[in-house]
Amino acid sequence: MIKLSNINFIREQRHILHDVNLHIREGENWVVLGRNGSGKTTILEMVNGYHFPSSGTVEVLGHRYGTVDLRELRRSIGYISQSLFEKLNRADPVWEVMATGAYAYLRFYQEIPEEARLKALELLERVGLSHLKDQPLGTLSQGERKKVMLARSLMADPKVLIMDEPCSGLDLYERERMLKSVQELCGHGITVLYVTHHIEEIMPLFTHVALIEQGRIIAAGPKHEVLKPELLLRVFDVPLELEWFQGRPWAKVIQNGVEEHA
Ligand SMILES: Nc1ncnc2c1ncn2[C@@H]1O[C@H](COP(=O)(O)OP(=O)(O)OP(=O)(O)O)[C@@H](O)[C@H]1O
Repeated sequence: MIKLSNINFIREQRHILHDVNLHIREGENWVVLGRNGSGKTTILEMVNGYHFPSSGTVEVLGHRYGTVDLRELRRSIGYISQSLFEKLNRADPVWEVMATGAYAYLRFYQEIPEEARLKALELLERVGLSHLKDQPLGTLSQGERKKVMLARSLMADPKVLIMDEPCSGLDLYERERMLKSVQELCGHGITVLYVTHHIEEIMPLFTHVALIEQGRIIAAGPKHEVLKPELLLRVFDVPLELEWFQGRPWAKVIQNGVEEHA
C-alpha cells in the first residue's frame, strides 16, 4: 500500500530524513512514533506527495511518485492535519464542510449534490455529531473539529488514511472520544498511517509501529516487538516501563532514571 525506500530528505543544508525505509502492506495500520521535530510530518507529507525526497522512492497504492498524476491518486488518500483545517471556511455549516470532502474541494461554488449531503449527514451521525450539522465550522470545540475532520476524510472512501497528531490539544475525555471514533471508523478496508508522540494513543486498531529518532527509523514492525523500553528510551530519552492495558500500551516514567539521565 505504501512503500518508502531509501529516502533521504535534505532542505536548507539540513539532513531531515536519513535512509528511511517503511513498507506498509494491506491490512496493516501503522503508527509513526517520535519526538517533536524528529521528521514525522515530513514523512506524511512525502506519502501525500507534498514533498519529494532528495533521494529514494515513494510508492503509494502501487504507483511510484514521479510517474503518476498525484491529483488523481490523492483522491484515494485521506489526510487529516491542522493545516487542512485552516484552509476550510469557518463560516460554512458543518454538513457543507463535510460534503466538500467527497470531492476534495475546500468549498462548494455550485449546488451540493444530494448524495454528498446524505453521506455527510450519515458520517456525522457515526461520529455522534448530527446535532451540530448546521452550526458554522468555526464555532465548534477542538474535539468536535477533530471529529468532523475525521468524518470528512472518509467522505471520499479513501484506501489510505493519514493522520497527523489528530488528538493534539484535546483533553482526556475528548481524546478518548476521538480515539474511539478512529478505532470504530478506520481499518475496514482503509490502511491507516498515524503520527503521534503519545504512546497511549496506540489503539488496538494499530498493528505496527515505526520509531523515529532525528530523521532515522530506529525500529519498525509489529507493535509488540517494537514497543520495548530500551527502544523507547532511545526515542524519548526518558527511561520508561511499559504496561499493556485493554490492548493499549501505557508508559510509566521511571523518575530516578530521569534524574540520573538529566
Ligand atoms: N522545508 C524545510 N526546510 C528546513 N527544515 C525543515 C523543512 N521542513 C521541515 N524541516 C525541519 O525538519 C525537522 C522535522 O520536522 P517535522 O515537522 O517533520 O517533525 P515532526 O516530527 O512532525 O515534529 P512535531 O511532532 O513537532 O510536529 C524539523 O526540525 C523542521 O524544522
